[in-house]
Amino acid sequence: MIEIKDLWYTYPGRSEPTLKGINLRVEKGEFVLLTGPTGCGKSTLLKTLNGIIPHESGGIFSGSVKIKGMETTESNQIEISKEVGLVFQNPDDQIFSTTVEDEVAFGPENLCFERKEIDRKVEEALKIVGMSGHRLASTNSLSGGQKQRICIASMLAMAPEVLAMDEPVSQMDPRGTHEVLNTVRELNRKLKTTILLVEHRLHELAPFVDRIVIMDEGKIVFDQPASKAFDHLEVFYRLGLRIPEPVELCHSLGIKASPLSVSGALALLDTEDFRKNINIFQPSPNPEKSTVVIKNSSRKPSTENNNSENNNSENNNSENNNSENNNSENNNSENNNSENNNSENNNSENNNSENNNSENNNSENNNSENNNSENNNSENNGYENNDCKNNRSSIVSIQDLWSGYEKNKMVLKGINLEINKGERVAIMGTNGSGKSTLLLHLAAILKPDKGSVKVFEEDTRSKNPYSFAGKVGFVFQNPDLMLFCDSAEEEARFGPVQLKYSNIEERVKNSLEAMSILPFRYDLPQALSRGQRLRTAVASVISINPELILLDEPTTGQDRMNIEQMMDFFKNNNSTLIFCTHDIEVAMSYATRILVMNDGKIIADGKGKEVIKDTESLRKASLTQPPVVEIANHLGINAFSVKELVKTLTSRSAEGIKC
Ligand SMILES: Nc1ncnc2c1ncn2[C@@H]1O[C@H](COP(=O)(O)OP(=O)(O)OP(=O)(O)O)[C@@H](O)[C@H]1O
Ligand SMILES: Nc1ncnc2c1ncn2[C@@H]1O[C@H](COP(=O)(O)OP(=O)(O)OP(=O)(O)O)[C@@H](O)[C@H]1O
Repeated sequence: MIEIKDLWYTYPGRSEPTLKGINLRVEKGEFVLLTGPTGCGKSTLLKTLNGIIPHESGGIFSGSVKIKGMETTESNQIEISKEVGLVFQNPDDQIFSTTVEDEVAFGPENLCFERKEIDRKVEEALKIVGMSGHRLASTNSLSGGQKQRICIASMLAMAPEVLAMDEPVSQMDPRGTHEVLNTVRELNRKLKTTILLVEHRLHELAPFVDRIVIMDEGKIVFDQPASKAFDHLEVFYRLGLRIPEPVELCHSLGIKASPLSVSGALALLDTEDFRKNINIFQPSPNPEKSTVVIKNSSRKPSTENNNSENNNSENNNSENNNSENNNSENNNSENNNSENNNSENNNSENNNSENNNSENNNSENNNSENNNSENNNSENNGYENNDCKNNRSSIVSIQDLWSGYEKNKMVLKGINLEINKGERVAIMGTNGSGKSTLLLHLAAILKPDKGSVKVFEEDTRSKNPYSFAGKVGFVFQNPDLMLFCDSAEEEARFGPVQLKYSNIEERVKNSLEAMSILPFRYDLPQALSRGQRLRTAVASVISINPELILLDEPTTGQDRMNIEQMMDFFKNNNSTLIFCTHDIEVAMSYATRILVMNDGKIIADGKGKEVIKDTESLRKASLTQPPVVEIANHLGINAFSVKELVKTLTSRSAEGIKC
């Protein structure tokens, strides 16, 4: 279906080629996942499939791209697009109709189907992506994830033979992602649709695909069936790519297999061979009834063991504080002790570099007070303990907030929320549940219909977004809405210049460096990959060093290395962070608190380790537990990361053997 031979491509204005001798063959009916570090050329390769490159892009193109034998350079785009449906990386680049119905009907109309048939196709496609109820909605009124669903529906309605999808589910909630991928997989099987899908969330997508292809620096460097791909973990580690937790767990335990699912991992853990070696537990389908059997040990299972596990994990923390701070696995909220230490260190460093800035000095003084109070209460880490909470300065205070975009159609329905200085709060929940809307209120971009929002003790109703310039930084879900300068470095310079800060060049350099954008500092932002553009937008905010940072899905479209680098930066930074995410693993690793939203309400609020156990709220909010937590539950073990689970299992094993 797809045959690419020795493909080289250089964008206009670039001296270096982006694609460097690509050879790839995809058979009819194959479902291929294409992944690789941000900026390696994945989107560029997809754009050659439907002829956007070189027909619209210009640039220097050589080699051959054939779809069903049709050479794309020799065919016109209308012909090619009958065969290849492309789901764009940025839904705003794809959607152009004013209503959902028109958008999805556009393809079938152009293929000249009968009216009745078009209606049926639109209905069917909207049903698949869970958007039937939005058929008559305006496309402008959709949330980010809802827009992605519409983009997928538009392509499904045309039923092309080749489907090229560029991060089609990056902004979708986990359950939506699962449901849509299941259906896409069914169609792929039933209709023999050939699918080439680009995604960084390969840990979630791997179970759906036949084959995994990895690119690096414009070349294909890896190509394996999905069932075997993770036998070569070194490649994934080297390129900073994510790995399914069941695979990581089994490899860490020395099991030579790469299960892609929880059930696959449990089956392996339940084998005679493995139990003979570790011999510590009996997996049970019901976590409540799980028993832990320690060889030759008189220690009793059930609750006692759970306690001992808690003890273990606390011990782990103290170990982690010393040696493993750089490892994201250990970044659970119990590590906050070490985090606080880190951030204090940073504060003192910052004090040195930013003495000239009176605003920052104020906030830093507050921090040091704050840190003192945190130190006095090292166990509670702040937000959970009411005494401590009262001692800390409140940054956000929301009382009974009701808000909507249209009259009589409330999106936020009675939000009450207090956020204190220094917290890192993740907001999670179903697409369209109101997460972005809530963030827009915190930046005073939206105003309450009822109730009140106070930021830094100021009622947002009497403020405009500029009132908080320098104190509140906001990165939109779509970074393209905030990039308007001629280079990445100009983007990072803009804020500090406007705010007349000192040490501007140092701020620019540090922020670009922190987001790995320094090598592209002179590039036009529009000539960067999406991951690079998003990090440029983040750099343009952190160069201001605001006290409150609001990030709307900052890790979408980033590889593992960049996610860790970005989130480690915020972890070690003294600002208060509120970020929306659909990535439960990121939230668990980096947030001190998780809010779960559904239908405009906060339905759960607590430490990651508490929220993750509230399966009813997770279900309502279309969230799922991370695979490692599911596996631990089945084993009756209290663990929240691969490292914690491995440590518990192996320390028990050692104990069992010793006994
Ligand atoms: N329009 C353009 N003009 C010039 N260079 C570009 C353009 N678009 C992309 N590039 C460059 O080509 C390289 C590959 O970009 P591409 O978008 O294909 O990467 P990607 O692998 O899809 O990244 P991501 O995972 O971040 O989406 C990047 O270094 C980028 O700077
Ligand atoms: N400009 C707008 N006009 C009208 N309705 C809107 C507008 N923006 C958002 N909405 C509606 O408000 C609801 C909440 O949208 P919001 O973007 O806050 O959701 P979200 O939880 O951030 O979703 P996602 O996870 O998809 O980003 C959605 O039903 C959406 O359709």
